[in-house]
Amino acid sequence: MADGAELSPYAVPGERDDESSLRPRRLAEFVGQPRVREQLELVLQGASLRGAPPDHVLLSGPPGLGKTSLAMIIAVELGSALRITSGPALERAGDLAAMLSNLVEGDVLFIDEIHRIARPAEEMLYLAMEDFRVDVVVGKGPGATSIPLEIAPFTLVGATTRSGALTGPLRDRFGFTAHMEFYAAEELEQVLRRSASILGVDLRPDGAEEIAGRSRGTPRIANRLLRRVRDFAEVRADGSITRAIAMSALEVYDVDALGLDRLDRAVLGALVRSFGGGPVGVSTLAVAVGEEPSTVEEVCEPYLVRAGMLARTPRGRVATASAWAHLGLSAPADAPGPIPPTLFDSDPAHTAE
Ligand SMILES: Nc1ncnc2c1ncn2[C@@H]1O[C@H](COP(=O)(O)OP(=O)(O)OP(=O)(O)O)[C@@H](O)[C@H]1O
Ligand SMILES: [Mg+2]
Repeated sequence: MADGAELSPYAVPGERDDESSLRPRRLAEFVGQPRVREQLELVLQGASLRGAPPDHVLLSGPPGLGKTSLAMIIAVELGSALRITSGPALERAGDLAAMLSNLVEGDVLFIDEIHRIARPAEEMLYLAMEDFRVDVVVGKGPGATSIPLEIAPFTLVGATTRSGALTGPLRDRFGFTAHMEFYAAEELEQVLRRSASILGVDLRPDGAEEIAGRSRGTPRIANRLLRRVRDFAEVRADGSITRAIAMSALEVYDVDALGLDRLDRAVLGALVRSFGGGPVGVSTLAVAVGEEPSTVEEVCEPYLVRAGMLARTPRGRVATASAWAHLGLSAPADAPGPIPPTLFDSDPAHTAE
């Protein structure tokens, strides 16, 4: 794995296979997100009482929190077939028309990264979602005719990390939107215990606690760190994961006690040492750590903001008092306290420079 990829919330190449064995299969196995689980249970049970497909569902939230897992669970709970595609794969409306016309009544159509769907496909989706109909255009130019085609009643499940990038008309056609939240440490411990038992790893309670605390509220990261710590435990020790083993293993991977990696610490370090805590523009900050501004903005900052160590202000980035403290330095009197992150602060597109 590339240096520094341990804490990325995005799936790294080759990780999808590891993930599929650890995916929860039923709603009851899905850890955390109690609100989403309860809401979804009602939607699914209501539909089964009426004997009709449930409303279209939008799953919204940062990467690695379980959107794809939930989409699969919805199909399993409904006893329906799951058809999978993604926004970027639906470049031509014809691709979507083919998918839609092959649906069987009650199928679940999962469109991942639905915010990246091309405009013509999106417009086709409006009609399909509302009236279970597509208009297929035959021919070109003045002779082109549009043939309305009935499609089987289905349930669309869309997933997005950027619900703000969805157009209003598309968003409005979902009957239910699930907002996924970052996981509490105890929930991540539960995820880890479950994964350890599937992998046949001896994970001790204090080991689970240590890994959970460094996982940035994200099950994908928790599972990834568990795999790294397991390697260490098996190669350098007897295979059991205790707190001490977890700490030594994660030191090798430069993952610190709060789940910051080397680049995160470099960004905070530059902000504090070279720019007196800010404010400083993100491009200047990126040059100081030798990274692309987009890397700093999309990879480091979401978590630093959420952890209350960095604030994005109209005048630039500012280190909070906890950032100074985390680096073992005393903060100047005017360093801001933690600024409550908003739900969508993990999405760089929603924050001003
Ligand atoms: N609630 C949960 N309980 C147990 N494991 C979970 C849970 N949520 C996620 N996971 C684990 O985290 C991994 C990543 O989850 P998933 O692929 O569903 O995330 P995602 O939100 O679809 O991410 P992306 O936005 O990158 O597509 C899964 O393989 C699964 O093992
Ligand atoms: Mg996914």
